[in-house]
Amino acid sequence: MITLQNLTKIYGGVKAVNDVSLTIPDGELWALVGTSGCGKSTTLRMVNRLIEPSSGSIQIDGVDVMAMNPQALRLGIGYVIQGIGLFPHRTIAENIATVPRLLGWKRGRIAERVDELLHLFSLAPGEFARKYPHQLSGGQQQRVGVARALAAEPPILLMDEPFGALDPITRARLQMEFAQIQKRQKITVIFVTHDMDEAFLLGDRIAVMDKGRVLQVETPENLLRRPQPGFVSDFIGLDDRVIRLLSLRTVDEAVRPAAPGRWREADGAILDGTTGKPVAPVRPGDTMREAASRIIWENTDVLPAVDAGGHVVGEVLASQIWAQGSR
Ligand SMILES: Nc1ncnc2c1ncn2[C@@H]1O[C@H](COP(=O)(O)OP(=O)(O)OP(=O)(O)O)[C@@H](O)[C@H]1O
Repeated sequence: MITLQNLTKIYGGVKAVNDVSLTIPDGELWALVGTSGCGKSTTLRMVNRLIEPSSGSIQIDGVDVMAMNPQALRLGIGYVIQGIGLFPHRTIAENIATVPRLLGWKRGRIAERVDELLHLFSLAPGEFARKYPHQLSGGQQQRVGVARALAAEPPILLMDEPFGALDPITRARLQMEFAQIQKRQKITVIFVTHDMDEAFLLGDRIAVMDKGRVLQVETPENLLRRPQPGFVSDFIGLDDRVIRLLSLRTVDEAVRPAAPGRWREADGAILDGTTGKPVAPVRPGDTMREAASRIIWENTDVLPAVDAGGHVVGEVLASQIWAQGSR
């Protein structure tokens, strides 16, 4: 658990971070969002003492970070920044091995861990382990940056716009890969981003900051349904709120039985049993947003639902989806 208490940082008389108090439970990912200069990075960097607070305190599992040796503290906390500073003269494998080496892990264990991480981030060890950072694309380097931060299995990760510089497709893939790892390994994460979609996708909670202060901390759903009037509402952008609400849920909970013969399977395709026309079904794990998009495109009010093997298991009504997006 990370506890920030009345945390304040003053630069030249200006409060870059102003009386911030947050308690982040183990295994959760909290997104810090807000406009440029609102104090997100400064807050993050006080946690691993890259910046010293002017007042207030930070505790990790009840221990004040000011009482810890800064080097030891940082070895226990992964840190990922945009345009990650990989060591240019070290190979990818050596980069990933940095913290385990400093912690004195045995050679074999390090090699195993590097291999495991390269696989995890879809970087074939045979191809990438011996390369140098400049031989990788930006997206690949960013993956190595995340892998390096995860190498010694830190219980805490600080991430500052880690996927900011990537194209949308690479970013979406990395976000999904990272989300799975974070949940599986129950890593506690503070994640700075100015991308609201990213915050809604990854955050267990979202803290909205403005001018050094945290204005509201909420789950994505509650933030969308009950944003504070003023800055928070403006920043979230209420025009997109229905779409975002639909993105938060999958269709699985909305699947209901279909009447016999309503849908037919033929050569891997799903046909409307009445018209005989092929229709695109919803699949397990599809978001309600994806289903809504297909419903609108097909100009229909019901879609068949299939299981992972592509067999019809029921159907999803448009009205059930609309209900998720309404107040
Ligand atoms: N070393 C410093 N000296 C003086 N002022 C600073 C320093 N570092 C940050 N600031 C100021 O503190 C405020 C908060 O900066 P911070 O980098 O935390 O914002 P941010 O929300 O992370 O912004 P961005 O999204 O642009 O990175 C800004 O007004 C910034 O100019």
